[in-house]
Amino acid sequence: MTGQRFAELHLDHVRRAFGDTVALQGMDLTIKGGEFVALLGPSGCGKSTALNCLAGLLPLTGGRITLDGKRIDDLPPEKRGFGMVFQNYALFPHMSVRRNIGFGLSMRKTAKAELNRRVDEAVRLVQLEEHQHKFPAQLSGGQQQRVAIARAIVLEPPLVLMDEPLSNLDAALRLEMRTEIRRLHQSLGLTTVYVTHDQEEALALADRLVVLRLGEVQQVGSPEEVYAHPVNRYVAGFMGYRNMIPVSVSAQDDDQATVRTEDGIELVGVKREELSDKAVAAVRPEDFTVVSEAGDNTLEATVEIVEYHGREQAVEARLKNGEQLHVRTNSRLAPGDTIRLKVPTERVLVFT
Ligand SMILES: Nc1ncnc2c1ncn2[C@@H]1O[C@H](COP(=O)(O)OP(=O)(O)OP(=O)(O)O)[C@@H](O)[C@H]1O
Repeated sequence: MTGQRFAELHLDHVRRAFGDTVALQGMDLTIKGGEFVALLGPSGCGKSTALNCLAGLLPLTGGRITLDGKRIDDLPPEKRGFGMVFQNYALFPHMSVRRNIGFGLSMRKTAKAELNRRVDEAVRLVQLEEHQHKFPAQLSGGQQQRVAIARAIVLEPPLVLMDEPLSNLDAALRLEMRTEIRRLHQSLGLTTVYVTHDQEEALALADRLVVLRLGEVQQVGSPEEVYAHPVNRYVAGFMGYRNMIPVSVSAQDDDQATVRTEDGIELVGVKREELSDKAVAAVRPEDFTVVSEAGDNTLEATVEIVEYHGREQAVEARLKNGEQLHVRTNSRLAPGDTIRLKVPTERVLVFT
């Protein structure tokens, strides 16, 4: 089973407004055949709008979408023939798993033998052999979502669109299905656009991430690029830089910035943007080390809350000026402790 491969799907300044609300502000993106692309961002950033524009469920209010050079944004959804998987599985309750999966093929008047062969294969791919004669109500959420995925891939669509497909599942199932989706993508190579607000899910699944904010693309890149080199404080915040410490800038060259916290501590960090006097130093909670001595790039804080998380503790601490810090550490700490937190220069990103 493979999708009909295309070379390039191109979104050219795709815009969608609802009255005065601009949900998508001119999105440019090229998706290559076989790629797994995740659209990532918080609620309201425009990711479902982008997906629905691709599917043909929402007309554009500007721009164009082309598939190998042919314009498709004026085609209705059925003419585009993309597979869709939503968070509510939208299965037919009165049909068995097999009939649900084969429904699209029977609508296309696929010959019986061919239909059965393809349904068998899809059932096997999503590992539902034992459940294929049951009805949706007799299945768990994860199994229902497998049916929804099988129903989309059985049509061998050129593009599979997934809108938060795992968000109704519990944490353990979500992880299991995530691996399942990755496995399916690796074995079938179906071009996939996957919408999620969960950065971990996006990092784990996608070949490329598109980070959106208020309908605008902030960064496009591989998981490694976006995780290690976020382009601005917004993307950094989304990629786990929970600490955004307000600082003033004392010096900067091409690569580094020397900054001072409101407590008067000097930090040297990686300069990610041209800076004026005021900036933020972004640090991940796990990049602090608790040390005993004052020294370079070392903040002083008071521990407020300690949560035990197995191998390490999640600590909330406060700088002298009242700024809250999030720290992850395997040092044993207790509320009220005064601690010194060292962070290496390459782990401090300085943004405007
Ligand atoms: N049918 C609509 N009518 C009016 N405004 C809409 C409509 N659909 C979306 N919007 C607005 O467009 C913006 C983007 O919405 P969209 O659903 O694409 O965001 P999202 O990132 O997918 O969020 P969520 O994860 O909550 O679904 C929001 O401000 C939303 O309120």
